[in-house]
Amino acid sequence: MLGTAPDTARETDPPDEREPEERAESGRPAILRPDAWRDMLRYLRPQRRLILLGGGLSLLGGFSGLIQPVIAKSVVENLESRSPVMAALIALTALVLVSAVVGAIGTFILMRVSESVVLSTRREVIRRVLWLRVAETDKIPPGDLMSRATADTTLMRSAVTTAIVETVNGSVMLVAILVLMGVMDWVLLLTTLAVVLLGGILVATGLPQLESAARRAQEGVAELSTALERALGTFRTIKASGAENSEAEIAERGARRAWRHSLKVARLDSLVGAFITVTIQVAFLAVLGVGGARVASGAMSLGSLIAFLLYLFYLVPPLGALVTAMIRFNVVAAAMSRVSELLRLRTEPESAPRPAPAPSDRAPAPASLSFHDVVFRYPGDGPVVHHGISFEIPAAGMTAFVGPSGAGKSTVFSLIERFYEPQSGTVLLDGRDVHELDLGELRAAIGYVEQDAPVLAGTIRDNLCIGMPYVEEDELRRVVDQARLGELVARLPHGLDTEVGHRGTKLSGGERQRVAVARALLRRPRLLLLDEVTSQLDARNENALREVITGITAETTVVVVAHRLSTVSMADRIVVMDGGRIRAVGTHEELLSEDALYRELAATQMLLPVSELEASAARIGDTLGERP
Ligand SMILES: Nc1ncnc2c1ncn2[C@@H]1O[C@H](COP(=O)(O)OP(=O)(O)OP(=O)(O)O)[C@@H](O)[C@H]1O
Repeated sequence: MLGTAPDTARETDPPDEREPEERAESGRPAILRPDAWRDMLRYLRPQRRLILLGGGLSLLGGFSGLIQPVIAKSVVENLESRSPVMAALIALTALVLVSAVVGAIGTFILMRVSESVVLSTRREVIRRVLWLRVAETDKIPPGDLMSRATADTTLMRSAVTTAIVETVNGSVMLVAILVLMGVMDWVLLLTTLAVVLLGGILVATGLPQLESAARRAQEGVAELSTALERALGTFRTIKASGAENSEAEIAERGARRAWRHSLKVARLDSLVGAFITVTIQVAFLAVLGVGGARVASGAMSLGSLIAFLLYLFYLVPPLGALVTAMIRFNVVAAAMSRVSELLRLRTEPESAPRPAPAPSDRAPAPASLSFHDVVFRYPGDGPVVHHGISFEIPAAGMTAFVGPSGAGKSTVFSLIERFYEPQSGTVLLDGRDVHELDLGELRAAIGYVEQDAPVLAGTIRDNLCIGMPYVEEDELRRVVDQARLGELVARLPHGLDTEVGHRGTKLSGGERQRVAVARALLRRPRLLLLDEVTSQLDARNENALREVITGITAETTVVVVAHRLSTVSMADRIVVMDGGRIRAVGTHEELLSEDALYRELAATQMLLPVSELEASAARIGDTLGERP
């Protein structure tokens, strides 16, 4: 029985409601924006201990390197005063080794953390994507979702190593070197600072452009994967229509867009690199000029000038790291904003895996269903699909929905399954509003075969047991027989364990439909929704499936959307829909005599029973025969 559990959907409240595009282009580089840091820290917080350890070790490696010029200075001074230098040289060698080893361990730990951040983000993304509300999947195309889950999360790898740790390490090292330089000679320090600050300001102005270029490049990658997903999803149609060129053009547009913007990133990147080199060279010349004069005047020793110049070149790595970190931070911020955008999509509450029914289980009681004044339109600015529809379907028996294409028949099923929410009105299962029912239990009570009867890659067994890992063989045999799959399974080389190919391409359309029906029957549903499941069956299999449907109407309420009269006419009641309204409800005979649209549908869609078709053929023959 269905439990009542208020559906508290997992909502992800965005920390910043503005569109990421808008955030990225608010003018300030990401490294100066609190929202970008908040996003970044959210992903990094779980790894904080390892980040501290790895960052600390890298810093230690850097600091031990910093002492080297001090020892170099004493080596020079000892050489000048002809004192022994062996001890200083040994200390220098030891320091070089220690700083290299400690630095390498720190780097490895940070890389490990980066991979962990990518893994945990991907896991979060996977859980989000699979629990997305159906309505949300209309907002971002699947290819784009895939690109965010793969390419964008890959970019986030550099969040830890370059963006965060290098910012912190670079800043600490920079300050330490500047302090040491100040201790050596504050006049030279001021000279250096003046040049470096000027360079820094110029670099910072280019960063916002870099972030927006990085984001656009990622959007280009997403465009490419969306186009490929679209083409591969309809591969045979593309081939049959000779549309390879036009589809390639669409995919290439994305690739070119990614290339164009990545080039912009590369351009800015290399400009910044060259700029740092020039800045340090200018600082070197300035320090050499001012320092040379100070050595000549006796204000400082030659050893101090050499040590100062060494420190000046020591500035290059932390400065480079800081600038690279700023650049990476901007690229990562762009990727993170795309991933966060995905994580902000609304999801359904997670439900527990469904237990598989056993052969000994008693058949569940069939469910009743009713709609009351349901008004529905799909999200977006499309027209109203259901204009206040109401109908009652008692428990057990078979009900068929018929009507012209686009009348809103399949949408009825989507509302029962709660893929979408109606704007007003109620959908009741066993007299209870479906919105008050636990979503997992609601769906467990329903067997649903959607219009295209999708079959997934894998074996027939995988397809039947989707979502139910432990199914008894007897149960499988039962549904295989019921869905008239026995002959097919016997014919296949590996029986139920035969691979069916991507989207079941190794099966015929009718076989796919029967696999989908068997999958729904395996769940022993209380309500079975079949959307045009007999459309691709030959007469023999359709008859057989009709027998199955008739056979289960005692234990399951069966609702079908159908166009074939052979299926429709055996229903206990038929609901005729037109333009989002219920036009008439009745049996086949009642509707044939009372409803003009039903009569027309039956005639124009060749839904007339064979006897009537023969009669009309005879009438047409007579008419033609009467012509002169
Ligand atoms: N995801 C969607 N977003 C926006 N509009 C949609 C969506 N799905 C269907 N529609 C529109 O809703 C209307 C009803 O669609 P529905 O699939 O329910 O019709 P139907 O009666 O089942 O048609 P058919 O017999 O051709 O399958 C159509 O006009 C369709 O274009």
